[in-house]
Amino acid sequence: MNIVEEKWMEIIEHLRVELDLSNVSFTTWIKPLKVYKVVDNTVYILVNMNASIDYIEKKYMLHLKVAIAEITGTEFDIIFIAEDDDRLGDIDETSSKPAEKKKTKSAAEKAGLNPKYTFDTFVVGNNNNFAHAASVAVAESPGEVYNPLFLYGGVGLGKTHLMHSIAHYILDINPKKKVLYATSESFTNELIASLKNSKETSMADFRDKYRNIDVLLIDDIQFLIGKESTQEEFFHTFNHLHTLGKQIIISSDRPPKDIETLEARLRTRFEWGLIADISSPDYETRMAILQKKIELDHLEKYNIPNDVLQYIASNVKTNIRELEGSLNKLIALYKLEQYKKEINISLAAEALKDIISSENNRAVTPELILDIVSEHFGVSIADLKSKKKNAEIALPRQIFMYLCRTMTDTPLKSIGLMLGGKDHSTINHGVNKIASEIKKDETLNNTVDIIKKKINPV
Ligand SMILES: Nc1ncnc2c1ncn2[C@@H]1O[C@H](COP(=O)(O)OP(=O)(O)OP(=O)(O)O)[C@@H](O)[C@H]1O
Repeated sequence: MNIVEEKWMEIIEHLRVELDLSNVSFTTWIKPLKVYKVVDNTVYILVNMNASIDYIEKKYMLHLKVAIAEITGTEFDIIFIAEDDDRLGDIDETSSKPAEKKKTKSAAEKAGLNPKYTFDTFVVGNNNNFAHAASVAVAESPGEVYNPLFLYGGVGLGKTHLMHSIAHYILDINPKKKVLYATSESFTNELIASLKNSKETSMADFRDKYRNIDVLLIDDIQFLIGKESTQEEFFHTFNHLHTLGKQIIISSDRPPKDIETLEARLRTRFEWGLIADISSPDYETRMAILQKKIELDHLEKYNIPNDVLQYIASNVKTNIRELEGSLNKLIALYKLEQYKKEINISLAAEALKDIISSENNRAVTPELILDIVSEHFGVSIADLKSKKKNAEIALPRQIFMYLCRTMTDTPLKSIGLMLGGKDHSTINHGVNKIASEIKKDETLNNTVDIIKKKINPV
């Protein structure tokens, strides 16, 4: 299933929230729309015979395009097509061709790597040249030069990007190498699940997965700290791989010496290899990253003036994820304004107001918690605010309620308003539910704990 089909409900819900559509408009025009096919970069949307294609095109086409781009991260063209249109047969024919040629998954896909995170797309600057050089060396000779390679740096500065680049490089040269990328959250949660499972094979499977490999990449190791049994298991995994000369790459938000509750024996091991830091990029690097993003995402067509790029680069300094997000927000706003406004500094200021204020002042606010919960679970803010009750959305929403209540002094009523007007008893129920479940469910407790640390890393 294509990503647009997969996320269709989320897309139309996003549209509803963005346009503040009344129930009547939503159920008349938007809800009946169905994705017929996605062929290359075109989404064919089936329009019910009673509705006017002209009207839907005029009124919703642009907004829908933006919603699709925002939810899927990719731009698609849209063609509305009536249920009785003769062209439907042609579309079927075209779309069946690529299906026949369906590729098997590449080694990189199997390893869970982001195809965009390669050395080619990584901009090298003063802030990361040492970490980059060390990563290239490790990628060229895994297990031979720096083992482990320990990369550390603040949020959104490119640690994951560099780790994936190493893994891609190793697999490009030898697709048979067994490369495993995992976050410390998944390592911990899988371990908890195997320990809970009474079957003897379960722990054996876990060990087989993490030990029978050539390269292990563990992201955000700081979330493993303070968890004794996980540290213990990781210690043995580390020793096993290291003794066999297998490459280990670790990332963290701080160097081993500053991870206070890290066991001494693990700390010593992390210091065996090479420790490389990534700091905030300087202005020139920030500009180069923006240019690279324009090139990679084919954004040249928007002719973003240089002074607008300079404005973004001067104001978003400490987080590259937000630097990239700024460009996306600017373009989304430009499209929402239906290309009527110019892309200039004042449009950029409007698009970036939240990002810039959060850069300057990262207090723990309900908005920050909402952003982090949404990013952690890959659930859009529109969905968190919606009425959807499916577990993938309801659980993150309740975790948001709980964190908002326990980490800030926001009243229940205000939390309810933030979530699209839910009443205070719903919020109270959500808060209590998570508070009691984390006492019983170790995996949930681990996840909530990690999100808390993302919100407030100190
Ligand atoms: N030097 C760079 N060149 C190009 N893109 C970069 C660079 N550094 C970071 N990015 C981009 O910034 C975004 C955030 O990077 P990444 O996820 O690797 O950060 P991180 O340090 O792992 O963050 P976290 O602490 O949240 O885990 C990604 O989209 C990545 O591609």
